[in-house]
Amino acid sequence: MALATKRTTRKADESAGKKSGAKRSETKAAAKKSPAKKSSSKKDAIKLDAVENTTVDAHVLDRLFETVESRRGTNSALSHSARLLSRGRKKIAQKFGEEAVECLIEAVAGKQSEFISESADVLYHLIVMWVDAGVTPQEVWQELRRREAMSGVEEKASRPAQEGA
Ligand SMILES: N=c1c2ncn([C@@H]3O[C@H](COP(=O)(O)OP(=O)(O)OP(=O)(O)O)[C@@H](O)[C@H]3O)c2ncn1[C@@H]1O[C@H](COP(=O)(O)O)[C@@H](O)[C@H]1O
Repeated sequence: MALATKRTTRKADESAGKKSGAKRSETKAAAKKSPAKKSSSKKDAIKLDAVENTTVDAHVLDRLFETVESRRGTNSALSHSARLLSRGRKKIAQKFGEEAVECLIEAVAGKQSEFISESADVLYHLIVMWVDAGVTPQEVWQELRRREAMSGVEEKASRPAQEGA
């Protein structure tokens, strides 16, 4: 699966700003005030351009999993993942549910950019649930791989008949 992630949407940009992107914005703002930081700001801009113009693939999910896992037990004030993980499974599941609902609302509304942004939120919160439950991306990829051998229609037909169905 290849995802062309040119994050051009307003919501996606805001969302990025809330996370690690916030640091990038701060760096840029500081660089504007201080000529000494101009070159690092330029480097940041080049890095950002490189990200925006690169086609990324699903390995981004493996990397996100590793990042979230590495946050477990760290300072909640510095990491949203650490904070969420420290709040326990019910809270993590609740947040996932909220994000899933927001995502389906945007899907039904047909707002493409919001749907993309909410989809990213859903994937992030799903990954937090995996980390909490000790499930690895590899296990989920393997399950998807196993299913490649059979169409959904075929799989449903192969299920034992249910009472009253
Ligand atoms: N992809 C995400 C991501 N998506 C959404 N969020 C955060 O999820 C939060 C959702 O906001 P909400 O108000 O719904 O949640 P909340 O603050 O828990 O609210 P309450 O439950 O307290 O009401 C926001 O703070 C978002 O920034 C994310 N936080 C982090 N990541 C990724 O995780 C990496 C590690 O992040 P940290 O753990 O923060 O270092 C980052 O580099 C990103 O790649």
